[in-house]
Amino acid sequence: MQRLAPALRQDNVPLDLISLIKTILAATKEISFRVSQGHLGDVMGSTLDENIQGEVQKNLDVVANELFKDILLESGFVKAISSEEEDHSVAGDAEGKYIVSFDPLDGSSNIDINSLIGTIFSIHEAPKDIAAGDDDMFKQAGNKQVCAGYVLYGPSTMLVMTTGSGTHFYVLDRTYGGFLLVERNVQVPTDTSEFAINMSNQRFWQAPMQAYIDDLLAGDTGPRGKNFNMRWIAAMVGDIHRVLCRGGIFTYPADNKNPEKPYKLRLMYEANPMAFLLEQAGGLAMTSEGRIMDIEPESIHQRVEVIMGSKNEVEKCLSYYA
Ligand SMILES: O=P(O)(O)OC[C@H]1O[C@](O)(COP(=O)(O)O)[C@@H](O)[C@@H]1O
Ligand SMILES: [Mg+2]
Ligand SMILES: [Mg+2]
Repeated sequence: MQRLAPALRQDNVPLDLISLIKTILAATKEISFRVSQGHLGDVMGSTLDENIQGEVQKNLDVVANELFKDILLESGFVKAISSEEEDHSVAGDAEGKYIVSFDPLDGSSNIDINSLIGTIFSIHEAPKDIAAGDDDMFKQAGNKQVCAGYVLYGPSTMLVMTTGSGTHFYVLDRTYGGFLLVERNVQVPTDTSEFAINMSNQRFWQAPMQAYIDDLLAGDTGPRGKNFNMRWIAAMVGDIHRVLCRGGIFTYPADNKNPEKPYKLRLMYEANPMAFLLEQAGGLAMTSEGRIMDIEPESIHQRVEVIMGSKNEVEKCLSYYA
């Protein structure tokens, strides 16, 4: 099995980007170790603090964020970082060629139940004309990402990553200490009979999503003429990983549960990197109004509607909004 760096060189990834990716992965190996230690790793439970999103921070959210922040800012490759757990972007090396947005720990509610969690990251080139530490540096559309990926801390620790030449799967080999390529050019099946949505929000969705899900639930007695299965891991990394492995539609639609917060997922470090991975694997990643990666961001913690996964099913869902 091929090691990570030669696999990236084969895709003509620049050497300094390979070095940055290896830096990111060094932090994820440490997180993976701590996660595997569970209660022994001093990462269970909650802090007394809230992040800028008004969510209570778990101990592991904070530990993972500090690990990432320190290793990236000290690397010399990074002009600034932006994290779910930081109010604003944080300046790194003025000469750094890249900027990194990340969700240090996705699926926080799964930490204390020993269930699926992960880290999501997105890399852009650093604009030369904006000073490090200015959030404006991050206001770049997802279609300008040079790399996106996630590390899933599951029964095995997996890296799923794209640099624009397909989406590839890697597994952390603990005996060698690095990631090995296990599947090149993953393809999301075009059709599916599986959907992922938080059904408890059903009464808060807009009419088109209500109608679409009603038709899925009607199964072979309804207009779709076939039965659908539902899965919800409550961690986007886990749900998107399943979609990449065997297809499906994953959606976090607009809802009016809290009129000030119509969307749940964050554009810069959740929706955009997953969109890049899915599109590189032949899937679609949309809002009800257009392509996620074409959105020009207005702020670093911006939230967005998400409808992504198997191409034909995403298109079917969008037809209800037409
Ligand atoms: O099940 P819920 O509470 O609707 O939300 C689940 C969603 O929230 C998230 O966990 C948000 O991520 P964080 O854990 O990084 O805050 C997504 O990964 C997931 O899809
Ligand atoms: Mg998240
Ligand atoms: Mg998080």
